Amino acid sequence: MAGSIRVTMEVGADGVALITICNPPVNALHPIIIEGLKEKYAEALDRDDVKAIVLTGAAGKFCGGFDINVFSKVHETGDVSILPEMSFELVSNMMEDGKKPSVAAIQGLALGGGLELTMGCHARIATPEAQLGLPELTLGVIPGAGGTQRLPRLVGLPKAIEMMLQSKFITAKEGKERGFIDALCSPDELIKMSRSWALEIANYRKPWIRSLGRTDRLGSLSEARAVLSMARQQANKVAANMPQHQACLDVIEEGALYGGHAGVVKEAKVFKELVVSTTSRALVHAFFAQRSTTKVPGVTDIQLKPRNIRKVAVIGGGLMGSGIATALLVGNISVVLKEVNPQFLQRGQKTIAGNLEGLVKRGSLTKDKMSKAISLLKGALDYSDFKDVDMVIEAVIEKVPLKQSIFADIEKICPPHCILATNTSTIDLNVIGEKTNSQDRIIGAHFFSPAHIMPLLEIVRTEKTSPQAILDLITVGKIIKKIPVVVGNCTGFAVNRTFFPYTQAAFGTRNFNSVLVDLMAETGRQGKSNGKGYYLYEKGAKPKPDPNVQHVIDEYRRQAKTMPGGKPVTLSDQDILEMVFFPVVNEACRVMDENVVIRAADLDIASVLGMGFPKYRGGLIFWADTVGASYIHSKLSKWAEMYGDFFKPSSYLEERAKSGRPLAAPRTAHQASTRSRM
Ligand SMILES: C[C@@H](O)CC(=O)SCCNC(=O)CCNC(=O)[C@H](O)C(C)(C)COP(=O)(O)OP(=O)(O)OC[C@H]1O[C@@H](n2cnc3c(N)ncnc32)[C@H](O)[C@@H]1OP(=O)(O)O
Repeated sequence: MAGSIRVTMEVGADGVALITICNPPVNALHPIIIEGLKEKYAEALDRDDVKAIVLTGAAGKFCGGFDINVFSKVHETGDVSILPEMSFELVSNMMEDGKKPSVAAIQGLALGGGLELTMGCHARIATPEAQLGLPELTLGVIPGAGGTQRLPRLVGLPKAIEMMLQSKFITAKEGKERGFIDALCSPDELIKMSRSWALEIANYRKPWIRSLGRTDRLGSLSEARAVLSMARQQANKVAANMPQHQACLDVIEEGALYGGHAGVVKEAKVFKELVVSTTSRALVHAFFAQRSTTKVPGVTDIQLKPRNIRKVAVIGGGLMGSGIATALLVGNISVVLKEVNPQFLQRGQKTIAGNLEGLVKRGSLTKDKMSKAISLLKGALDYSDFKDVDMVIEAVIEKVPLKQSIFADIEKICPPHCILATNTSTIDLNVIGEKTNSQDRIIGAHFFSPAHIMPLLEIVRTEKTSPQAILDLITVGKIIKKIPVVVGNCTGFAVNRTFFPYTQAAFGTRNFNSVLVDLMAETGRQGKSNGKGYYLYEKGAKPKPDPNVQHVIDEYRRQAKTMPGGKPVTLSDQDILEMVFFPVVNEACRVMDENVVIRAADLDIASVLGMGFPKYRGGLIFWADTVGASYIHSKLSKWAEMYGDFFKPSSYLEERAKSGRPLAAPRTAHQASTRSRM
């Protein structure tokens, strides 16, 4: 491992020392790299044959920032001292204040500490599409190597705050327009131009600029205060429950008031405080959890190669089908969209066009790519175009007989390698494939609406689904920019099943029915369809709560026994949060107990991406472990006695509460062998 992590230095006849960061895949700043940079810089500054320095990254990338694994280590040990120091000794003292000029040669990406290294240099040369950013706040921390001070001095305070607080990347092309990048060139020219630029600085033919000392882009103090005040208000709105946004603004303000060096000193202190915050623990967990979902034992670790999925048929052009088709088209995959009649087909094609236009409006698709996507779409009213498809995704209404007949048909018509996928959100795949003999090719491709926007793709496998089919669908998922999570086959699969209780927790039965809706219907409250439900609906007016519905709710409360002594129970916000989410955690425990998911972290990511669970809580199970299995078990037990079995703790939860093992802890070998579903 250490062999592939190294910093190299070559001193050319021109007197330029080329220092290169090598740490595949993104040249992350592992402690070995930081130490190596210090060593090479010390040597370069000391050698008489070195006039100037160029810093770059290997394999087409500059640097993806500090090694986030080190954060995980700090979280495991609580020992902040293992964080290598780079801000003062390396960036400020050796690079920026060193007696020889440094130029950064940037391609691919320069993020976080990587971008901070470039800002310690006296000039930056880049390829136009290189991605530049300070995404530290997405990890619950702030830039920790001078970025909070140098970026505002290079691009101005408003842009710097936008880049840091929204973790917004810019291209080097935009960086040039903003004066952050000194020159753009092709990858082939990059090192040559950077060497020349560094020598020009050394010979005083180009300015030798130390970013930390610049004030020309900072504006006046009153302007800075106004910008910071606006940013604080915005941060309060979008990140009220996270500490790093306000903390970042505090540090920026310190530098605006007392100078760049004072700001760097405060930054270092705040960075270390935030690294051990609950938010950072959760966000770093989510970072790695999101990248581990596609590590599927028995599928991605058996040297299988994904097949090329060139053409996909989507059956059903409704909301889901058209969204799925849109996602595939944007991923440059040809789509045959089949519907039952010309009207429905036309409607589906129109929806797809609308989706694509929406993506262009959002700035996430260029007009050229929209045209390319549309050119890959073909409409169909029969199966004649199915003879050469590599995958079919059925996205029709949730009626079992219809799905079964479709699968029987496509099995006959499609090529034998074709993957037969369904977008069903809850129906057992074995039931859907009952009338076929292709169980190895049947798989769930459960998208979340809107399918061309929501990042989660729940891949559902039965005991018979082949590893090849799973790998192929994972690969397609990645191509269309989804986060695939592989789950087992059961009613509701992992995400919907886990969150079924979320909508039912106010009700008293385990089997998810509720008399309230029946009572509403019995008292003539059909909702919008007859103008009254919980609200009164008048044409052209905003729905208004209907005070007369109270007697229906009181009757329901009486039947649900939530009015002891004739008065409704009073619940605090915390009570409500616990009564809604603890049953969800309880169901998640059953999902893990039955091995419907490979690992708890998959359920964390699925909850965040599929159900909007806060990422800064790390996902459902990560959060539940911060609350504690024992506490959750005690509350559910109490409510089960009061309100019935809906709240009855699962055996998995009970076992973890008793043993003290975290809910996320892997199952023991014995547990795994007795309850396998995957
Ligand atoms: C000093 C201070 O300012 C603190 C900092 O610098 S904090 C770190 C700041 N940097 C980041 O937040 C960048 C995080 N990484 C990304 O945004 C993306 O990985 C990427 C844009 C760099 C590349 O994206 P992509 O091409 O999609 O590849 P993956 O995300 O799948 O990543 C590939 C593997 O590289 C691992 N990895 C990426 N970045 C880091 C990192 N900074 N430290 C450690 N490891 C990193 C990632 O986990 C993937 O590993 P795997 O084993 O292949 O899953």
